Amino acid sequence: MKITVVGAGAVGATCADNIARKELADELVLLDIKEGIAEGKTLDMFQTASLLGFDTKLVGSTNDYAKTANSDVVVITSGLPRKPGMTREELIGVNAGIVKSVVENILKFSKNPIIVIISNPMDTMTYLAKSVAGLDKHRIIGMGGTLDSARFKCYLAKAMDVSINDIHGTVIGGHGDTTMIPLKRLATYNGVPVSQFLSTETLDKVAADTMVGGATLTGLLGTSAWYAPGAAGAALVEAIVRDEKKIMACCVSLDGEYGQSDICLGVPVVLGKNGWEKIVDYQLTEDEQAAFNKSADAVRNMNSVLSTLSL
Ligand SMILES: NC(=O)C1=CN([C@@H]2O[C@H](COP(=O)(O)OP(=O)(O)OC[C@H]3O[C@@H](n4cnc5c(N)ncnc54)[C@H](O)[C@@H]3O)[C@@H](O)[C@H]2O)C=CC1
Ligand SMILES: O=C([O-])CC(=O)C(=O)O
Repeated sequence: MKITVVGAGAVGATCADNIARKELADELVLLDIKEGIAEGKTLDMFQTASLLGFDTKLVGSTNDYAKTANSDVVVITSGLPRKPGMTREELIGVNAGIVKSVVENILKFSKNPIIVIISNPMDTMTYLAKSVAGLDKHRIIGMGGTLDSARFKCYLAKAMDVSINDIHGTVIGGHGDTTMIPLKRLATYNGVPVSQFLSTETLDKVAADTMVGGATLTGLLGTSAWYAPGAAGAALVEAIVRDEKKIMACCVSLDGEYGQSDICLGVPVVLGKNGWEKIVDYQLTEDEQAAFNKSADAVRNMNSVLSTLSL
């Protein structure tokens, strides 16, 4: 199994580090446009191997796509992160050009990879990658809902003061401060609805905190988060390469599912060796479906900006 991570910044390097530690790849390539950074980070990472007990071949590359040849899975994290006060959507002008050129370069050397998009605004970058790549739709997956669901579980566990590993929760919709939809109705503490343990006000606050989870961290850190985004990217890759058939919320191309078409948006999917293999129907209530439709409208609006850019 060969895995490439493009972008050796905070998220890309963390994702690669997790992939290496989990031994998901025989060969892991980290590529960045900035001279030396990918080589330096992979060398540093390999010097943790004997300490942490993993043995993955790590290759760093300064923009040499030949090194990525025949990748099975490619994770794209290249692009600007937001600064405090910005929205993810404001990154579209710069990141669309980067994501388009990265996808084109990858496909020169890998014929049929599964591509995981992390760069923001992620829903629109996934839509762009899908149209540029022209691959089977199941091979293009945006990472957002997996992270947002992890944040939802974090805030639920904190509010309930229980083990986070007993909490289940899913966030669907767009990966934006106002477009994501934490599904409060379906969140459970070991199978029991969390509404039995939390007041409506507290549960609403948990959902609101989840939605601005990325913005909160950006405010604290001065740039956006990387530990959980990198781990979420690696968890998604793990589900694919180990053919786990796990259900994760991912941004995928919808053809009528959840009432939407011609859009990439976050829904629960089964992940396996062929990418996203199936969309799971959570049977949304009327209110949830209305929120999903509103989220789709906002993401579609963002997608329409792509045609105004000279890409
Ligand atoms: N979908 C999600 O859940 C999340 C998305 N993100 C997004 O991920 C992206 C990366 O974030 P960070 O790693 O924090 O940023 P960063 O600035 O630390 O790293 C970005 C890297 O991309 C590289 N890069 C830029 N253009 C490139 C190109 N054409 N080819 C190859 N490499 C290129 C830069 O040299 C830099 O090393 C941002 O767009 C951020 O908003 C971040 C966290 C979560
Ligand atoms: O907040 C950001 O800009 C980065 C991101 O997507 C996240 O951490 O959820």
